[in-house]
Amino acid sequence: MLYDRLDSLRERAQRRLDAVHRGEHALTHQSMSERQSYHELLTGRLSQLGAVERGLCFGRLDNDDDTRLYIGRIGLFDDDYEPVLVDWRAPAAQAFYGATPARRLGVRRRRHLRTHDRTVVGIEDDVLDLATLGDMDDTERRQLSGEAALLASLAAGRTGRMNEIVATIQAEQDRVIRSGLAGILVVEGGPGTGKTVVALHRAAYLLYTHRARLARRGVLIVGPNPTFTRYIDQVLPSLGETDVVLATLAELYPGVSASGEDEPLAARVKGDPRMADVVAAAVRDRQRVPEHDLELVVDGEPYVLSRAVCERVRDRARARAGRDGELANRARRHFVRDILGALTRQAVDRLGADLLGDADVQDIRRELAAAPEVRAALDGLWPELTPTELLADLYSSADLIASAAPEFTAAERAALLRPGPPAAQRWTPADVPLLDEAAEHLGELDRAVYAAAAAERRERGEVTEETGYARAGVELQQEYEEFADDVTTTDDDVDPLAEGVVRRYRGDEGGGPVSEGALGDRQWVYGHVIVDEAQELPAMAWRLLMRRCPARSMTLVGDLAQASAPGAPATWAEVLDLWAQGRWRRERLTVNYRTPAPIMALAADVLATIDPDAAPPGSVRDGAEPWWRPVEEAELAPALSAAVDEELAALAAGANPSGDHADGDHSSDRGEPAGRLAVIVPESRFAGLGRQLRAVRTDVALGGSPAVLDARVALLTVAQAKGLEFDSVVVVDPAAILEAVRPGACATYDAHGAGDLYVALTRATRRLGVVTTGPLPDVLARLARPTGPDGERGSRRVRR
Ligand SMILES: Nc1ncnc2c1ncn2[C@@H]1O[C@H](COP(=O)(O)OP(=O)(O)OP(=O)(O)O)[C@@H](O)[C@H]1O
Repeated sequence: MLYDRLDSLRERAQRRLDAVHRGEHALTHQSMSERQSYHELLTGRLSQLGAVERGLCFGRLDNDDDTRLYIGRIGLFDDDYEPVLVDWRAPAAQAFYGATPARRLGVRRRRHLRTHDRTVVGIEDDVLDLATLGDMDDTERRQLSGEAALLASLAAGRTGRMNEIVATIQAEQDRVIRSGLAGILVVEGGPGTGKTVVALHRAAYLLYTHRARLARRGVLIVGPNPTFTRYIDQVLPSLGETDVVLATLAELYPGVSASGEDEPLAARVKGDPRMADVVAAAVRDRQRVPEHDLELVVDGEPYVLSRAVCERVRDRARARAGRDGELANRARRHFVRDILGALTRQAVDRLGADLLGDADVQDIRRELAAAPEVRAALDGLWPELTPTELLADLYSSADLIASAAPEFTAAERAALLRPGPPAAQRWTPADVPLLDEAAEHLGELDRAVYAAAAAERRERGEVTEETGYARAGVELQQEYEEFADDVTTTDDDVDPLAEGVVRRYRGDEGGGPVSEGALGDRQWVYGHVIVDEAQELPAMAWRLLMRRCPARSMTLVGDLAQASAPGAPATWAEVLDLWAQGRWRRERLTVNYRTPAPIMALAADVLATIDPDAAPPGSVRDGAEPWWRPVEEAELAPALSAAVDEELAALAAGANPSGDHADGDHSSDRGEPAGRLAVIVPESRFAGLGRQLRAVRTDVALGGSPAVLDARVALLTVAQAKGLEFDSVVVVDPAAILEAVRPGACATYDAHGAGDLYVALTRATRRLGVVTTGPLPDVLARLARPTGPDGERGSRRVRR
């Protein structure tokens, strides 16, 4: 019945789209742009209806009042507008995730439905009202298994892409997903607790619940690297949501692709909060006063700009800019006007003021303004600068750095210096917040100025004449449609439609829906911002993100123990008290859905060195003991390749490959698809091992390449593996990962080696191996202990 309903909705949307294409239903004055807006609305609707095909309905609630609700990926109504399927995000669906025997929320029985294509292939019941148990027959009792749906979903082989989890969201996760929109929500939790997947479902929930507010401004999701962005990019479309912008920090300054890499010290310095003052000083330093009087010759005539005049004119321009809130590039015109005034006066004095009329004076002024010598002098004293020019100039000059950063140590200043022509500049992710900061002082140029003004207008919520006109048109059209057909547009659709119409009136086709326009507009203000791996972001990045969301409606997801970036904060309060004191709250996820218990026990030993008070999350799953294999340095690549083969075979067969270090046979894994494997290596070994492995095997993709998520075997650094998961993981040379001092790093800056190792050890969903070329680090001593007859190492286990 539900699929029939879905089919008929699809047919109807398709019919209406065809009608729009044919120009039917057109009002007399319907413009092409209105039609285009309908085209967008209906294609969006069709893709939403297409996205919910798999597992359309996955739950049922039997309530105390004998009502029965089906829960699914979308809400559906019958012809009498009675709900036949409740959207998982609707308030009525909350009991599906939140009800327990102790707190039943009016639910007697919760049923999980598993479907294959359009057929129900399994059901599992949670009987919450225990009194009902007595009335059940044997068949019904056998279906009782609260966690079966979850475990079935966790046991599935990894595909290289994150999947949605609507059917199996757990109660603590549901609390996070449905938490209110206002303020900053920090979601903490150990590895594999679902922070990422929960944040994505929260985005879908917020877009559903606050559609009017969020669809227009959009939701920004910031991830740690492009691979991660690709890893998660299917989740929201599969939930029918597309008004979301997925980006890395490196993509948040329009027009700059920040693909370079910084040495750890440089990254740390660039992320330091003092850089805000450095950028401000760098802008001011470019508004110069010459050391001596400046002599110019224009058309053979001498002119003098005295130091005192330059200083007075500059200070006056600055004061005026300060008063009017103008940025440097805009305030420059005051400076230019007064300097030209001073030069014009000199010419007029020389020619004799009595002999010249106003028009003559204006001519002189114009000629002076056009003279290359004058322009060069003005550019030297107060140049018009783009943020990229400002930063490139700063990095290329030890003098400019010294002047802007007098409080930095010599090593810190040297870390910023990048000699060579600015053209060779490759922007790094750490530069992006600095460019944004510079734009805050300099102001935008050209196209960007327009975009900024447009953003400001939108921010003030001004309904311009054009928007008003468009809105009226859309409403009229809507009324007509409702009259002519059934209701599909809602009030919430009107504003985005009207905006679409306005954009096209203006010829601003580039704008498009939120997801296209927002990233190209530095001053776009998002309705909600979600930051994943938030523990990695330094102070300067937070400044940028807070600018993108002045309302401070944000979800920050992270685990401080997994921090590895130089300059990462030590506590959430360190970041958030600065920006949203009293307006941020915390939720903690405690159950690990990824890493099997024996692997988590090993990782917990590392966690104890990072934070002795931290409790590792309990694992839902059990699995093979991790293995360790010492090899000779010269044999590393072939030994690794052999271990990879053994692991792939073990994934396929469910056996443990590691000879002496093997634990028992885990035949429960037998017969499953082979799955995917990652080799995680210290940065210093990445290039070398990458070359060697690729020389002997064709199934390896290297971190950073687009193929890495689809390959059977991925070779990754820890930074590249962050946030991802694989069926099997082999960690190479953990001592070097722990050591933390990377080439060029300054010893005073700890690069969080233990955090890196913790991340590396917790990427596996089924199996973990460790290969060393030297002694095993003490913190991994558990690996050297013999396994007992039961295949376990007998010491502390971390279980749910
Ligand atoms: N309720 C659930 N039902 C099914 N699968 C789940 C559930 N919660 C989490 N998972 C799965 O557990 C795995 C780990 O989730 P996720 O990557 O979101 O964790 P994380 O906390 O972000 O981890 P890390 O901090 O290590 O990056 C994913 O495969 C996710 O789909």
